[in-house]
Formats: sequence, C-alpha cells, structure tokens
Amino acid sequence: MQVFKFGGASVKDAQGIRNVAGIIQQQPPKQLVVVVSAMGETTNELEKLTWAYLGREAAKDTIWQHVRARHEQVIDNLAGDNREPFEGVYELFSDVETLLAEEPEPNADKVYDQLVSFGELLSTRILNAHLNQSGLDSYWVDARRLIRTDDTYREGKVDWERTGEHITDTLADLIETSVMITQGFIGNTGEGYTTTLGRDGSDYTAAIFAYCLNAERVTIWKDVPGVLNADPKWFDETVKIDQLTYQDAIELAYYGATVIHPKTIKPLQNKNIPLYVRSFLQPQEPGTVIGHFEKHLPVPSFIFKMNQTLISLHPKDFSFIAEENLSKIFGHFAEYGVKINLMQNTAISFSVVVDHRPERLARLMPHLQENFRITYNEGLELITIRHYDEKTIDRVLVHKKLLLEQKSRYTVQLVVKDEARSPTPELTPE
Ligand SMILES: Nc1ncnc2c1ncn2[C@@H]1O[C@H](COP(=O)(O)OP(=O)(O)O)[C@@H](O)[C@H]1O
Ligand SMILES: N[C@@H](CC(=O)OP(=O)(O)O)C(=O)O
Repeated sequence: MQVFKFGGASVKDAQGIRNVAGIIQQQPPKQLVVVVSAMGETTNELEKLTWAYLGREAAKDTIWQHVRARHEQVIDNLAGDNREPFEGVYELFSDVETLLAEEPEPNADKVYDQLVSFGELLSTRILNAHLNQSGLDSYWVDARRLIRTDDTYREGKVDWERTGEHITDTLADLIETSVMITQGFIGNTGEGYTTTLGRDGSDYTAAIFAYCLNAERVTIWKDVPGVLNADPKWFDETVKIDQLTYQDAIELAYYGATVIHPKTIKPLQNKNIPLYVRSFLQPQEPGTVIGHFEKHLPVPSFIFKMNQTLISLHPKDFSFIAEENLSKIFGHFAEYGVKINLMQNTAISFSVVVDHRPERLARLMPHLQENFRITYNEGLELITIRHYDEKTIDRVLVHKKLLLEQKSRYTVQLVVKDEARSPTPELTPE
C-alpha cells in the first residue's frame, strides 16, 4: 500500500480539488491512504479566529464568515445539483459555530487546537464528497480516532504504540479494497480533545500512517518539481535533485528547507520506506526520491532562513561558558519554547541565532538577564549551505555583511545582514 499527502496549495480552490481527485483516480482504487491539509491559507485564518475568540473580539464573526464563505464557494463550484455528499461539511460549520458561541476556556493552546483543526476536517470532507460524487467509493477517516498524542497542545507528541494499534485495527482490512481520505496535522489526547502536531505537520502525519501500515512508499505532492538545491522563492537558478539520501533530506529539512517537514524522515528511514516528492502541477514527472542511497547531494544546496535574531550572552560574573552556565541557558530556552537555529561560544560569551518571535523572546529575556549581560541584533538572515565550497560561500555573501560563520565538514552556516536592505548597526547593547 502507499500513502499520498496533499498540502494546502494543492487544494486551495475547486480547480485544485479536481486536480487532486484526478491524481487519486489515476491509482488503483485501493491500498491508498490520502492525507490532506487545510485549503490554502485556512490554517492562518483559523489562527486569527482563535486569537479573536480568545480575546472576545467582535472580529471573530467576520473572520469565521470569511472562512465559511470560501469553503461554500468551493462546494458551490463542485457540487452541481447534488449537495447531499457535502452534508458533512455543513455539520462541521455548525460545530465551529457552537464552539464560538461558548465562553472560551482558559488554556489558549488547547482552544487553538480545537478550532484550528477544523481546516483539515473541512478540506477532507469536501475532497471525499467530490470523489464519491465522481464515482470513487473512498472513505473519510477521522485521524483523531487513530493518531493518539499526549496533551502538549499545538505540538502533540505521538504515542506510537497506541497509534499503531488504532491504525492497524481500523485500516488494515479496509485498505485492501478501498481508498482512505484523512487529515494531516491533527490527533487526539484520548480524553476526547483534539491536538495538532505543530505547524506544517501534515507531511509528518503521512509518515506516521506509512510507518504503522508498513507502506511501500509515500508521495508528498508539492507545487515544485521535487526537492531543489534551493527554495525557488529566493534563488533564481535552482537544480532539481533526482535522488537524495535520508541523511541529506533530514539535514536539509532540519536547517529549514520547508519543502519537507523535519519530523517526516525518521519514521520512514526507520522502516526503509522511500519518500517521493512530486509536483501536483506535473504529476507525470518523477520528482525526487529520498531513500537509502550511496551518493550524497550532487550539488551544493542552499537554505535561507529570514527574520533571525542573534542573541549573545555574557556571564555577569565573568564565569566561563561551561556546563553550569550552558545547562542554565538551555533550560530557559527549552522552558520558553525558543528553538536555537545555531550556537557558538567563546570563553565568556555564548551566541545563539533564533527565529524572531517577539512574545516568546520577551518571556525568555528577563530570566537570562538575571545572570547574563545580553547583546542582540535583529533582522538577520541565516544561510546554510550543504556540500559547500568557497565559490558558493562567496556567491551568497554578495551585498551581505557577515556576522557569524560556522563550518563543519559538509555544512557551513552564515549569519548575515542584508546591506542592500538597511545599513548594519553594530550589536545593540543591552
Ligand atoms: N529545497 C527546496 N526544494 C523545493 N522547494 C522548496 C525548497 N525549500 C523550500 N521550498 C519551498 O517549499 C514549498 C513547498 O512546501 P510547502 O509550501 O510546505 O508545501 P505544502 O504546504 O503544499 O505541503 C515550495 O513552494 C518552495 O517554495
Ligand atoms: N494546515 C497545517 C498543516 C500543514 O502541514 O499544512 P501544509 O501541508 O499546507 O503545509 C498548517 O498550515 O500548518
């Protein structure tokens, strides 16, 4: 059996849903699990809805009406005279409206998951209804019944044992004769509360199903021809990589190549399941295959992370940056959920580069300031090059001021300020 995953861009409108249905219908009508994300920008809009609902703002109704109207437009376009297969979508609309009429509960992250998860429920109901109407007897499966997580809302940790049991008990027989349509990104605590697996987590869901069902392959369908040696949004001359090792894929994803969610590779590597990255716009093309290969990346690969903040910590008492200070620092970063993208130290200074997330950083800073003098610099770029050479480094440094560089055998990371955008100030004192 195989697993397909379609992201938000592939199902952003009625034409997208018809295209996805066409790709599914090219396959034998069995032994296929299809994992689908929310349509287009729905997750971002549902996030806004959540903040408005929690803030008891009147804007929540306008935001929700907008989300609802866009889904209704897609149904209008697909349904023709027969709306019956789409009834499940209207039930979901009512569920959201019931939730929004209630007083919000205090745990904001829990509320987030209960609301934001509707994006995937809606898109899969619509796709399944369209497939049924087109003559394919696909089944809509509620991923929350199958994927069990802990109660870390917004970043649910998967209980692999329970999830494996649920998936095999529910799907192993059904899959022999049918196609399953299910949601990416969502799970359940076991006490009836929905969880989400972290933004962009639908690729990971596809890997979870593949692992539990011992799939022969996973295909994630994207708006690019495959894995390229750089994001085409930032780089003009990209090259498609035909074959990629699990190791290179996990490193590229970890450093920020958003084409694959970083958690996707491990479950697949553990069972030697190949991952195909293919274009939903050119489904006849082979794309990229990720697996156990001998050869490493044939070309240097570039990953750009924008909007980075460089924070340097200097112990106030001039103590060394050694175990004691490091464990304090890491403890605070972990507690406030600030992920470190790069770190470097000298005897009495420790520098980290993190995504610019003002709320999290504002909560973290006072704790660090107890023991450390802090300098920081915002608005930076973190450039990672896998399989670099000096020419590639020179190429990315044009018009950039280099603030920090770190090299290992295969990877160089450069923290730079784009001089074309604004003059580079020196590190700002505390
Ligand atoms: N190395 C890369 N190769 C291909 N695409 C990349 C790479 N790095 C970043 N991307 C970006 O990833 C996007 C596809 O991923 P994403 O938007 O998360 O897909 P989806 O949400 O449909 O699953 C592309 O449009 C491209 O801009
Ligand atoms: N819809 C979720 C999950 C996801 O993975 O979406 P996509 O496949 O479109 O990146 C999000 O936007 O975070």
